[in-house]
Amino acid sequence: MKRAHILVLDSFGLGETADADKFGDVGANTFGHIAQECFEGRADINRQGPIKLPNLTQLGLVNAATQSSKGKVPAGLEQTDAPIASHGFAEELSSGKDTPSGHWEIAGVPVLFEWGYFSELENSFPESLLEEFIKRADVPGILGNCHASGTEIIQRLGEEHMATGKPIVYTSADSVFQIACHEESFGLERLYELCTIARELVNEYNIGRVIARPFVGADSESFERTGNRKDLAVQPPSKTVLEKLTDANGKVISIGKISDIYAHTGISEGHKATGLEALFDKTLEQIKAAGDNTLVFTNFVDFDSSYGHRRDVAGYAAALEYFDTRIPELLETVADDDLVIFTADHGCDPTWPGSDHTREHIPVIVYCKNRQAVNLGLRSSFADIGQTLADYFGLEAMDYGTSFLNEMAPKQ
Ligand SMILES: O=P(O)(O)O[C@H]1O[C@H](CO)[C@@H](O)[C@H]1O
Ligand SMILES: [Mn+2]
Ligand SMILES: [Mn+2]
Repeated sequence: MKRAHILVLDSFGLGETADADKFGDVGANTFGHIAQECFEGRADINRQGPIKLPNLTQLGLVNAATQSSKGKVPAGLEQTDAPIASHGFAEELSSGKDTPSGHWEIAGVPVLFEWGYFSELENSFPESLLEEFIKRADVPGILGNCHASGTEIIQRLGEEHMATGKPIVYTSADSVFQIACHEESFGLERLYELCTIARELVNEYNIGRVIARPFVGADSESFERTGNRKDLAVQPPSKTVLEKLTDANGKVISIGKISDIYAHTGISEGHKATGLEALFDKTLEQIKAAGDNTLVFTNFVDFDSSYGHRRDVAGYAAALEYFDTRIPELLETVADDDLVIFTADHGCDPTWPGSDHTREHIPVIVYCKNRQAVNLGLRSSFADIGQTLADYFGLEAMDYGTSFLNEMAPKQ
């Protein structure tokens, strides 16, 4: 039986890439800086002391992170002499450090073109675009029109939005047009309608995603975003390994944001869940149910949206520690020939200035009970994962990436 499972810890970077200077990210290290802050006792909110990740360590994460950080062992952790998974780290070929680029490259399709960006910090959107949007959406105007952190902007403008019915529109360093509206006073379906209109309008600007950011709460003190976020992405530029697998009558089971990120191409079934615990539960449930030729693919968005962008080191550390506690169940659940891949899509160093992503290596940790655990070293593209999956499932090779399946020889 051939099955693979990918767990994307969204934004879990392992240190600067060789091209980090082009992004202003020299020195960024999501994992390294979290471990350092924990070690120095500066991340003791709802958790304590040095970060504890026994299961990820046993898989080989610390070994990979050390190589990825020029030999610096993450503070308070130790490498293991006998990792039970193949472990390495990868740099990105894609031009951007955004979620679709990272995910598509993982699936064998790097984004070699430049996305469009709304790069002005204030008055970010062209007037003609906003005029057309206001007209077609039939709203009394918009609020925002700037770069912002999504939680900060609803706190600042949420009450005015509720009083006026004007949607909050904002962007970031990513190629995004984001719309925040109150789920009840404005309405969730109405917000999705606005996003569909915006999706059509931003195509000419080559924007990767329009994102609905619904929230609830009575006032700026209590506003909170909900799990009904929806990403409207453009389609990947060529066939991903997901599409090749579904074309070959295999199955791709999406959990969380995965189906949205791939614009619903190459997806057989989508399952939503909110929060790390529910996402993990759903992943285990779907692995138990998965048949032959199936890929179960989960995005754990909370690392990025609740902790990375929020620059919440203690929250990120606690989330990693929680994730770590669930690994034994996962390893008990998978079959002996299954590939279990732990990876990420970019960095989002919670100690870094601003609130945007950071250009970093991603972990490539691959567990297979029946195969050798080897050092995979530095991989020159995230696409090595997609190419390995194509190899494993016996699909036509991808245009990018090098399979590492033969490096993980079957155990005798
Ligand atoms: O600050 P929030 O709304 O979480 O936005 C973040 O999420 C968006 C999509 O990943 C990016 O634009 C990033 O800035
Ligand atoms: Mn991401
Ligand atoms: Mn993000």
